[in-house]
Amino acid sequence: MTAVALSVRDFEAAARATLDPVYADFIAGGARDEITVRANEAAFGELQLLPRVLRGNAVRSLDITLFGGRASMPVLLSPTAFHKLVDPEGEVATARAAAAAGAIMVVSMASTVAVGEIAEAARRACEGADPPPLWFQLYLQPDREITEALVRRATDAGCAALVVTVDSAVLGAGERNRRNGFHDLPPGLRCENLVDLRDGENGHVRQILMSAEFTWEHVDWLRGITDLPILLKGVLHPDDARLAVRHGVDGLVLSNHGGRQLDTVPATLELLPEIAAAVEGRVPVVLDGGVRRGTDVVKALALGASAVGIGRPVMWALADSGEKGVRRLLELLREELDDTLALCGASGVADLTPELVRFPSWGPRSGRVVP
Ligand SMILES: Cc1cc2nc3c(=O)[nH]c(=O)nc-3n(C[C@H](O)[C@H](O)[C@H](O)COP(=O)(O)O)c2cc1C
Ligand SMILES: CCCCCCC(=O)C(=O)O
Repeated sequence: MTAVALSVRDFEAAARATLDPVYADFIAGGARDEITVRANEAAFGELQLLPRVLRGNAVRSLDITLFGGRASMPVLLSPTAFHKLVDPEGEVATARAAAAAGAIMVVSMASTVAVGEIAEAARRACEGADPPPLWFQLYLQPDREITEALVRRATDAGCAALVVTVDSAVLGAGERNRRNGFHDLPPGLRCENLVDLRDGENGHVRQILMSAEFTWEHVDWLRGITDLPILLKGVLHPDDARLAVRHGVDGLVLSNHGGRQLDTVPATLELLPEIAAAVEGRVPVVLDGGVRRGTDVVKALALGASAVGIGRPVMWALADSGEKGVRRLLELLREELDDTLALCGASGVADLTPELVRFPSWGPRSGRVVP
């Protein structure tokens, strides 16, 4: 366990020191040459902040409201599979930490604790107060009855939104996993949301089918079977963002799966101005990929995101010191974020506008859109 974590990176270093290298590779890794993994973080480093001063912003709030649900900070826990790989309590520990911090957690369909149990743990952690919203991530399944059953499980658990991952027509080519022979959960761990969906099915990872057969018609179908807000995760092209709005989705998660699906796609931060312009404020856009600092959060919100998500940082913190680690991680990000707001002359997320950022090397010829 790390002595005192002062940054997200401290958690990564500490987790790597103790974690089975096969699992560390699973977390850190991306698809193919991992070009997009690196691009996500690098883009935040390239963008500059240009702060305002003398704004009388001694009182600041980090609160956000999404789909009527309040959260105490604009940082969500993006869906990540298999938390019990790195901590015996798995997603229960993560959910308690998220609830204590007032942060939205997106439960992965491939969680190693059932979504109902995760929701219960979050409620208990809040001791009678309202927990922050819990969302559920879904991979559409070729068998619609299985998809429906998963939606029912999430709804019964009290999830407030569905995040449908649409960037996974096939499973991303993680060469680290291939080299390490990591293809399945170890004995004793299961994808608990998949247990007993059909006679004799017991939550094997292979039950989750990635398929290239899905079309916008499946989104329409899903829209018809649930009243929950639907967000699409993994839309990168502005034309698809416009289509998503036309098909009645309630939000987008601008994500390249942390560089784990199609390699060489642009950094999500780089795409944000185009996606924000495409949806014209009609639905919220949550960005994930490479967010490691409070300054990163401010940059994304300044360019039009309503919130950001973090993936790997949560896994590192959980691996390092379980619930306590994830609590500390969220505290750190909250402190960094508040500090950045103070230094930028902002009192809340509404003050984060494009005038706060500059693109030094992203000239017109680079193809990057400057708002
Ligand atoms: C270990 C791990 C597991 C993941 N599992 C899922 C998943 O089950 N479903 C999903 O939609 N995305 C999954 N993702 C992608 C994340 O939701 C998120 O898009 C990505 O991690 C964000 O990038 P970051 O790790 O740089 O913060 C996973 C990512 C990691 C690192
Ligand atoms: C069939 C594998 C399902 C788990 C997928 C987890 C995931 O999305 C990742 O990026 O890892």
